[in-house]
Amino acid sequence: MEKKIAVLPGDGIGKEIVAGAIEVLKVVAEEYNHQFIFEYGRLGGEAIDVDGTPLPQATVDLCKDSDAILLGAVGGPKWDQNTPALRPEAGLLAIRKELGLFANLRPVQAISSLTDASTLKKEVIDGVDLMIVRELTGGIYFGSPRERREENGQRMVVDTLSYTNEEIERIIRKAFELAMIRNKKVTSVDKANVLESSRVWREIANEVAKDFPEVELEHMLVDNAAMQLIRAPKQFDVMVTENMFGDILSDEASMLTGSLGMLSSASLSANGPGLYEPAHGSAPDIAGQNKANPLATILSTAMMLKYSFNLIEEGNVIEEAVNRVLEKGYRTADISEENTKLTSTTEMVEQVINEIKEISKAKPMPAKA
Ligand SMILES: NC(=O)c1ccc[n+]([C@@H]2O[C@H](COP(=O)([O-])OP(=O)(O)OC[C@H]3O[C@@H](n4cnc5c(N)ncnc54)[C@H](O)[C@@H]3O)[C@@H](O)[C@H]2O)c1
Ligand SMILES: CC(C)[C@H](C(=O)O)[C@@H](O)C(=O)O
Ligand SMILES: [Mg+2]
Repeated sequence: MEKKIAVLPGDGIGKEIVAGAIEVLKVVAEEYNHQFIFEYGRLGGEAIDVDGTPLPQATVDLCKDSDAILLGAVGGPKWDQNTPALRPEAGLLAIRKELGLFANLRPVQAISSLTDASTLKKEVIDGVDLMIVRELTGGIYFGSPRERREENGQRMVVDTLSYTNEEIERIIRKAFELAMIRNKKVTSVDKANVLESSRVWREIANEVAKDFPEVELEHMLVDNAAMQLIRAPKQFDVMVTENMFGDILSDEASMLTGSLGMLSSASLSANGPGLYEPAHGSAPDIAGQNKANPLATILSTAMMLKYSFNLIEEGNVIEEAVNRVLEKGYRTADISEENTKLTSTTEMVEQVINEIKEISKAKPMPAKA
C-alpha cells in the first residue's frame, strides 16, 4: 500500500517525538511491504519565525493533498507574549478547523506494566479502557464575538460558547458508533444545570440515542465526571463532550495510564485526511534533552494505520511492540520507577523498533509472506 503522510513536527519536544514515530513507521513499511511517503510542513512557533504565520498556506495544501497527517506539538515560552493571531496554538486550531477535524478520539487504556507509574491506586486503574470523544472544531474555542475592551476603567472580556445542532449531532453520533464496536455505553458530559448549550447538547444526545437502542446513554455533569474519572474510571466506556471539557478531562484521564506522555489521539473529519498527534504539548521544560516519552506519538501512528489506512494488523503490531518494551522495564523519566531502566527518547524508539522486527519475524503477515 502506498500512502502520503504530511509530517508537522512543530515545536519543543514535537521534533524529537515525531522523528521517533517516523522511524517506527519506516520499519513497519519495510517489514510489511508498504510505501509511506513523508512530506514535511511547518506549523506553530517555527512557522511564525520562518513564514510570519502559525499556519502557512503551503502547510494547508500539503495536508489536504495527503492521506494522513502526523503532528508533534506546538507552542513555547518564546511566543507566549505574541498577539492572539500570532500564537502557535492559533495555527493548531486553524488546521483543525480548516480540515473539518471535528472528532477527537483520545483512548485511555491502562497498561498493566505501568499501573505503578500512576499516582492512583492499582486496583482503581487496572483494566481501565475508555474513549474520550472530544468535539474539536466548535464551542468556546471558536465562538464569536471574542474581544477585550475598556469599559468604565475596567478591562472587559468576552469569549463565546456557540454550537449548531448539526455540530452537536455529528459528534454524538460518532460516539454512539464507537460505542457499538466497544462496550455499548455512552456517557455524555455537560453542564446542563448552568449552560444553555449543554441543555441543547443533552436534548440532541437523547434524540441520537433513539437510533442506537442497543447503547446505554447516561448524562453526567462535568464536575461530577472529573471526580468519577478518579474515583471509579472503569464505569466509563465512551465519554462524549464539548471542546473545552474534553481538553481538560483528557489530560486528567491521561494519569490513569501513568503519564500524559502515553496518551495518543486521532482527529477525524467527515471524509478528508485524519490528523494524529499525542494529547500532550511541546513540554518546553524537557525539550532538546532526549528525555521526552515518544510512546503517545508512536501509539498515535498505530491509530493512523488503523483509522486512516485500515491497516489493523500493522496497528496492532505497534501496540504490541510498545507493550513488550514496557514489560521489559524500559521507561522514560515521566514513567520511571524503582527497578526500571531509565531510557532516553531515542533508546525507547530503538526498543520499539527491535520489538516490531521480532514480531514480524515470528509471525509474518500475508502482506509480507
Ligand atoms: N497539541 C499541542 O500542540 C499542544 C497540547 C498541549 C499544550 N500545548 C502547548 O505546549 C506548551 C506547554 O504546555 P504545558 O506545559 O501546559 O503542557 P505539556 O503537555 O507540554 O506539558 C505538561 C507536563 O507534562 C510533561 N510532558 C508532556 N509531554 C511529555 C512527554 N511526551 N514525555 C514526558 N513528559 C511530558 C511536561 O514535561 C510537563 O511537565 C504550551 O505552549 C501549550 O500551549 C500544545
Ligand atoms: C494547545 C491547545 C490549543 C490544545 C487544545 O486545547 O486543544 C491542546 O491542549 C490539546 O489538547 O490538543
Ligand atoms: Mg490539551
